[in-house]
Amino acid sequence: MDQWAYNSSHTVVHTHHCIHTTFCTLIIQRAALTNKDDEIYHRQDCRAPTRLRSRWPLALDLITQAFKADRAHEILHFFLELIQQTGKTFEQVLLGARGIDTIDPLNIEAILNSQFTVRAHNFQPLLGHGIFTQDGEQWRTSRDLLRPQFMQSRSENFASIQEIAEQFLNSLPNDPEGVLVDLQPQFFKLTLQTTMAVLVGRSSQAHDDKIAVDTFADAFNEAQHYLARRGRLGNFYWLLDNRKFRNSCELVHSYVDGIVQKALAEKTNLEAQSGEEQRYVFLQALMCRTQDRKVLRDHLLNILLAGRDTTACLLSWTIRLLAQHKDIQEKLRDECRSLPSFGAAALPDKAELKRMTYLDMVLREVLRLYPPVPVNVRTALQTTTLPRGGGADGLSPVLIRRGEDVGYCVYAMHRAEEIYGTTADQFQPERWSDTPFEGSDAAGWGYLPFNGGPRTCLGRDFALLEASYIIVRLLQFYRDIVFCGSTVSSASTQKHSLTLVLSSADGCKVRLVPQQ
Ligand code: HEM
Repeated sequence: MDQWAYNSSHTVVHTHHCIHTTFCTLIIQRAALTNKDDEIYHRQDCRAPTRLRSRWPLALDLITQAFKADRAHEILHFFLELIQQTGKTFEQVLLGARGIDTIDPLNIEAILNSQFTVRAHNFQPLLGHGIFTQDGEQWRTSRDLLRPQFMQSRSENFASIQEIAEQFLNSLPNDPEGVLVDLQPQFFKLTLQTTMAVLVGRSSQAHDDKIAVDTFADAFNEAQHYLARRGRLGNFYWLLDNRKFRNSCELVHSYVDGIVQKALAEKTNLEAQSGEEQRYVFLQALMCRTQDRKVLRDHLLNILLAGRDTTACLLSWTIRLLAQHKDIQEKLRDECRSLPSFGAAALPDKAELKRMTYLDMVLREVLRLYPPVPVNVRTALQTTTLPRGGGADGLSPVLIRRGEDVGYCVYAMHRAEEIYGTTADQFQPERWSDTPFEGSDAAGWGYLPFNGGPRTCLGRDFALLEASYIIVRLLQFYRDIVFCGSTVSSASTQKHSLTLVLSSADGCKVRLVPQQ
């Protein structure tokens, strides 16, 4: 997912197109064309996009800058700067490999709907073969196995969310003066539990003990951070492979193996239950097809990544932003008050949550400013073209050769003034009200927190329901949520931590002041 990070990590010396540069770019591009590429290039009237320049051989200066920006927790700001200098679509050659990066919705639509695939080698030491790393028939089978989890048993999913969320809320401090708490790590634990409950079934959650869960969570974060940094090395991802990385992967694997082992042992008991009593549990369905522990582990791990990290990031950014914007927090609390079941003891139901229009607008806006999967990449299965980005005006098609990567940065696209107007950088849930917002009347492919096309997120509704429930309950429990983190001047200077997902480098430090 983080290929874009390496693709775009280039200093742009070049700011304007001089004829000489354009001419050289054309020669380089033309020289590398095969007969088939050549035919497509001419037939589609392709043009070269702006090219990122580097000063050191193999563009090593750019890799260094990307790693430095990552350490400073500002790699996405670095990407934004590059785009400001190059425009929405650009070409780079890193460690000898050509790639294209884009934030143009038209191009992203083309990438997600056509001849592109995921690139998985980098992820395999951690994720093995699961829905995120598979393609073709294998991917389809995984998706088909997972879909019923989110179609058939949605009420059961909601019951699991409710139960676990209530335990979580009861574990939070309840001092009348309000206690400082960093909710971000807590949200990661909470979403680990909810995802497990749904995918594995409550009984199979192997390690309820705190140390095992914490060790797993730390190792999972560490291993993901390695994957992200390996991605920045492109085809040379394997250079970043050390004992720390392998240990993290091993710890993660052994935790999930424990769950699989327990589930396999319990399988006989479940089979003894009548069909009606059984609900669809992903791991159980998978076990009907295979008992291979590695296969079971890989699948489970992929979905854990999908379900735990993304939703935890959404919750964390939402509470941060609500704490920083008192007026929006109060407006949302007012909407909570209008629920038939308002009060610490009253649990909102699914239908009530779905009717909360302001909450919907808040979540949309948080996902716009902080999409949990901010950068992504696809590899061309065949030589093809992107509709836009070539030539001096950026309006000509761009040739993509078989095997080349195209990175896309949803984070940068979600902040484009062309789509979201001059307030693109600000937290304004109202932009999602019926009135079309400045700059665009419908964001369409310009709004992609859950991806689009055939590989669109399967857990979208589940995630939104879970986030809605927890946010509403927090607002019911606490009359004020006070921001206690480091203050930054704008959303663009917010320090972040980018593994495969986007979390806040400052956590979610707030003071929770209970209702009297
Ligand atoms: C706010 C929360 C979430 C966000 C923003 C989100 C976002 C995404 C994105 C961007 C992708 C595309 C990844 C890619 O193809 O490179 C994706 C895929 C996926 N998501 Fe989510 N997700 C969220 C929550 C969940 C949850 C809770 C689950 C399930 C427990 C889930 C399950 C999946 C699965 C299975 C895929 C792979 C789909 C496929 O490749 O066919 N997601 N999600």
